[in-house]
Amino acid sequence: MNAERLTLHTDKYQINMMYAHWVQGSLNDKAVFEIYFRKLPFGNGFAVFAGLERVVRYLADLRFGDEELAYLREQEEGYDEAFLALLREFRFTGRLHAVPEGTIVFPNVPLARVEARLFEAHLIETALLNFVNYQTLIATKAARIKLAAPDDILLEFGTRRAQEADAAVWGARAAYIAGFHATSNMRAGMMFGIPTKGTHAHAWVQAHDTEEEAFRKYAEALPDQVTLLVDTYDTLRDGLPDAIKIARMLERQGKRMNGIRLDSGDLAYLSQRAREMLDEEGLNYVKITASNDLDENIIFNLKSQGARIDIWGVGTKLITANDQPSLGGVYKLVAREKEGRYEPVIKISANPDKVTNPGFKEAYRIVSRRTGKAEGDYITLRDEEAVARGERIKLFDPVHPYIHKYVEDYEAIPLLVPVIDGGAQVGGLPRLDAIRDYHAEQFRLFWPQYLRKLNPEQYRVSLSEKAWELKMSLVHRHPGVRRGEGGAATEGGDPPDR
Ligand SMILES: Nc1ncnc2c1ncn2[C@@H]1O[C@H](COP(=O)(O)OP(=O)(O)OP(=O)(O)O)[C@@H](O)[C@H]1O
Ligand SMILES: O=P(O)(O)OC[C@H]1O[C@H](OP(=O)(O)OP(=O)(O)O)[C@H](O)[C@@H]1O
Ligand SMILES: O=C(O)c1cccnc1
Repeated sequence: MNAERLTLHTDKYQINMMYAHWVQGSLNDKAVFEIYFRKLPFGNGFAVFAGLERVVRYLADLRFGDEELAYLREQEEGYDEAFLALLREFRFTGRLHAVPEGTIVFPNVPLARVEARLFEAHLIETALLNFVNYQTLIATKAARIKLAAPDDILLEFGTRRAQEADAAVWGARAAYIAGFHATSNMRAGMMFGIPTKGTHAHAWVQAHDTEEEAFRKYAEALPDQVTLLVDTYDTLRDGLPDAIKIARMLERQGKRMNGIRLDSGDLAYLSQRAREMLDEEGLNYVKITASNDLDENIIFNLKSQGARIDIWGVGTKLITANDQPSLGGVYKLVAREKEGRYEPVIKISANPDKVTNPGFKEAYRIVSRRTGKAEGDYITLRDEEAVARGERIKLFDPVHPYIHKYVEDYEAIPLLVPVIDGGAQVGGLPRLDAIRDYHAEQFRLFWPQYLRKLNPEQYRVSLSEKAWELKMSLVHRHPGVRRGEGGAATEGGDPPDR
């Protein structure tokens, strides 16, 4: 079985729609889909986009080989042989625009735009959402942890608790983008060039007659990488004194012990006592690592208690996004080819948040030239020129259109950049370290009120007036879709005043 190939990593209904398009002769009609999410995770004020590298690799490798075709042949749908023969030639030939990985992103802003034959665009929905939803979620969780400990070293320790192997390695990568310094996962290190770090487990201590013997043997084996786990028996009575003996032994060899690790008990108290004991011995260079079910809230709390922790090992709660296990990113059709032109399409819903924004669109980050700070994100139809020309624009809240402001003297940064054209990559993707640096740089653009962990201010995301009017006109074209009739609703209702 070729478990590596991800072509059938899709929902069956995508294949069925492909088949129906093939039967009806509409498979080559082009369509435009957008990926976006509606609600920020963890009550955070922003999210961190990740997943693009995997999307690009996936699209480049899409093939139906013998195994996939044999499996499709077995299905109860009874797909025609001519359809299967066509799949053998299948390649992704469309266009992808996306926000660069590491970008700080907000609800309802397109993160990626796929322009492709319906035949291709359907197949890829499931995998694209799978990659982007998970990796963006973990990058966002990691960014929250980073904000709780901006000046400390952060180690990703989650593999053993991750939802299987892919989540472990791609989650480690997402955490690194958001500012973690290293991972314990060696495969993630090998695959992506993430720095790797490791201490030792309780089992190493338990496998020896005494803790001191265990520490000494470890230090003899890896004298330049010694971080000793001191809580197997009694942290302050045994673990610390034993570790101090080893630090002395290493000093006699002209070496310096890296650190100790605390993995249980009151981490504030124990780290303070450990720091005192180490400093009393002149071992102020020995760093203190802590682990044990940490997350941004516990780290923040430990810091407020005066914990003396230099390095945080964070596993389970990061890699599983413990407090919110999924991001609800969606992939929605916004335009379809009809008689050689793109026609905007909408999805109506009784829930105003679920009414889609129709049309082939662009997205910009509007940055004030006066303050250097982002004023909001601005979504336009693709043929609008006002924003590109730097004309005065109106930012208004689509749910409460009377809340608005005019902006001039701004830089409009296009958020969606070309990634794939005609099925081929446009330029190379940035290296991981460049993505991480770009991410860190992004924070400069935002006022702190959007970034705080608790009850952040809501950043403005606006539709242009044209995009808004298009949406209204499509909403009202649907029978029964008026306020008060039939239950379907849309954002606002009245046009924004000019
Ligand atoms: N001073 C502290 N303030 C707040 N939370 C803390 C503090 N010290 C430790 N914690 C956190 O409390 C949680 C539970 O710690 P608890 O004391 O139950 O673990 P433990 O029993 O010491 O560890 P283990 O079960 O691994 O032996 C962990 O998430 C840990 O990170
Ligand atoms: O706590 P996390 O954030 O997930 O970090 C990873 C944990 O993995 C190891 O524990 P281990 O597998 O030995 O389990 P235990 O310490 O919970 O008993 C390590 O000692 C950390 O406690
Ligand atoms: O290196 C460590 O200390 C480590 C790695 C993975 C999980 N827990 C701890």
